Amino acid sequence: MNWDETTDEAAPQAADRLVGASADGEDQAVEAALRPKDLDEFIGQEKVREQLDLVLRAARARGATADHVLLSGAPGLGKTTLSMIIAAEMAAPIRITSGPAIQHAGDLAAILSSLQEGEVLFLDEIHRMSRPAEEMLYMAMEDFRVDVIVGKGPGATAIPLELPPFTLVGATTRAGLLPPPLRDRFGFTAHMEFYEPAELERVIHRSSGLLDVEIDPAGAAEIAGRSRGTPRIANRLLRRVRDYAQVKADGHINRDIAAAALGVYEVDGRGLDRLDRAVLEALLKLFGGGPVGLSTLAVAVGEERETVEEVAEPFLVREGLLARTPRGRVATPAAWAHLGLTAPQGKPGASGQADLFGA
Ligand SMILES: Nc1ncnc2c1ncn2[C@@H]1O[C@H](COP(=O)(O)OP(=O)(O)OP(=O)(O)O)[C@@H](O)[C@H]1O
Ligand SMILES: [Mg+2]
Repeated sequence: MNWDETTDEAAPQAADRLVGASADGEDQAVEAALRPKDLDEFIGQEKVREQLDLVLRAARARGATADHVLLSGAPGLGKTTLSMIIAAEMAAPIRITSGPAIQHAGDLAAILSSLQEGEVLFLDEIHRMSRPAEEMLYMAMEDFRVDVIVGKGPGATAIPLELPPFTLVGATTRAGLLPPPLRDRFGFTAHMEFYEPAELERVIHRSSGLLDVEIDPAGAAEIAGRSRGTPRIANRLLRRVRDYAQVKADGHINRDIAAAALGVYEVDGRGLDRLDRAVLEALLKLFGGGPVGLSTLAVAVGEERETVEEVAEPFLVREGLLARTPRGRVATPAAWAHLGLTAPQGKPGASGQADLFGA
């Protein structure tokens, strides 16, 4: 590979990568159609489903509004989907907003005061709410009450306003960023995990049915294995493979078609894309597997430091292909194997240096 080639291209953003986990415009358009509508249709996340099922059933049996629910997990794992399922299971209306949309406490007061009894308020990216709004939310969650401030300066007065009982469903990709007082006010917290390949296969079969695409089990397995544990990516790869199958074959998806299509899009057998592989290749071929500093690695692949650190590395680390050590980035033995290269003597891929991995 010629490294100069990569420097001419704009740094890929997380959103426009085929294997990026956040939703692009096309995803948003089709996701509504692909969303499971109730808990039975929701695939995987067995523990979360079982626990949530109990919470919702008990509330229904008591004729009460369900406790506030916090959903935490990486992008594309089904947080928005689950919030809609919660409303559907409670036969309640749902209001959808997000932390960044609520800049002033007044914005939140307006939403809260217009909620109906039992309504689900879905607050996406709850960790990005402003401080004053957050403090108003504490009281609303606990006492179903807000203080609306009327007037300015010394003459300002707080008018207490009673709220109907409602269920707050908060979603965050970073549960650790939530202040403890906020976290503690949720009656139930669900941590969503990455999905197993077998679960993603089920997601792909389900979506194929809805999109009217013919796919055999081996084709679904091929796509699932490249979907990085994320249903949103599985659905996106499925749509690209469908395109290929329509243009290059008879529309039916099998293993060969799926592999060939994803080869065209440079998504490899493990779900790494061009950027991921460029980082690994530089680490292995130019720096002998490291340790090498992040800045040096970024220059070598012609990308911004942040792109390498935030876009490529998290998945490489999760996959056990790259390790961040105090001395720099280091390739693991699995990285050498994945690129079909042999580690030079004395490198982790060969023997020794196991200390770098804490062994
Ligand atoms: N358990 C599941 N079963 C079937 N499909 C799923 C499941 N979870 C997610 N999906 C699909 O994945 C897509 C993305 O899910 P969703 O929008 O709920 O993710 P999210 O966690 O809210 O992501 P973000 O953090 O970007 O907001 C949806 O279109 C949905 O169809
Ligand atoms: Mg969402």
